[in-house]
Amino acid sequence: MTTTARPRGATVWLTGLPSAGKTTVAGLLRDRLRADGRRVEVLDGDEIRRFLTAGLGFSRADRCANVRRVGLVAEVLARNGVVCLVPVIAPYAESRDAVRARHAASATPYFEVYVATPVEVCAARDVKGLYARQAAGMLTGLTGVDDPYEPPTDPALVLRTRAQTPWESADAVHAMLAEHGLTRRAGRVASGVNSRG
Ligand SMILES: Nc1ncnc2c1ncn2[C@@H]1O[C@H](COP(=O)(O)OS(=O)(=O)O)[C@@H](OP(=O)(O)O)[C@H]1O
Ligand SMILES: Nc1ncnc2c1ncn2[C@@H]1O[C@H](COP(=O)(O)OP(=O)(O)O)[C@@H](O)[C@H]1O
Repeated sequence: MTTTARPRGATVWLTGLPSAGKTTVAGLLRDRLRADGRRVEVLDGDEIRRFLTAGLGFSRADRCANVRRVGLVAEVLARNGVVCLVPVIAPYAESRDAVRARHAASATPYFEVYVATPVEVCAARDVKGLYARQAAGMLTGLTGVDDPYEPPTDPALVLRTRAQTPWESADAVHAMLAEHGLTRRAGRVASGVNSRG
């Protein structure tokens, strides 16, 4: 009887400001990893907050609780062979470190990817209109504007999205995973190849 070893899973945590590009990169990477034959889940911040962490707001304590709960789910999935992509702001080093430690305790690969988009670029993108609402006095406690964001000091990868296309950013994360033997080296996101010629 032969047994097939299950490929190792991993968590890729995409941290950065609102509109930095976390969700966009996670979506492109999901498609690409699935094309490689990997099992992939995206733990989307908005959906998570509607269900798993419903009732939590944006105080420091609530954000830390949110991140720790998402981190628990990610670690369980990754430990069981899934590549888990997490586009969640996670503004505090303390809670990011707790998630890293949880993964280390089970020897589960964990990659912190800093989506390092300057706040002025994020505000110009303003995908959900949050920066405009904050400027109009309709919202307070917006990460990076009037609420803290502690940038990672030792991320596995930094994405400078101001100078990259979304596909280039996703390529960079894919290459990092390939270097660690977590997916294939060859292959590109079909839509990215087409749109870039
Ligand atoms: N005050 C404030 N600050 C930051 N973000 C806000 C806020 N209010 C609502 N939103 C929306 O909620 C999304 C962030 O949720 P997260 O779970 O990723 O945040 S956290 O890690 O718990 O800080 C975030 O999603 P992204 O824009 O995709 O980052 C926002 O759309
Ligand atoms: N290199 C890049 N990577 C990711 N997004 C980018 C990049 N360049 C431009 N963008 C744009 O920035 C916006 C990011 O939005 P989104 O992914 O929803 O951000 P977040 O999830 O961080 O709030 C999208 O409109 C996307 O097309």
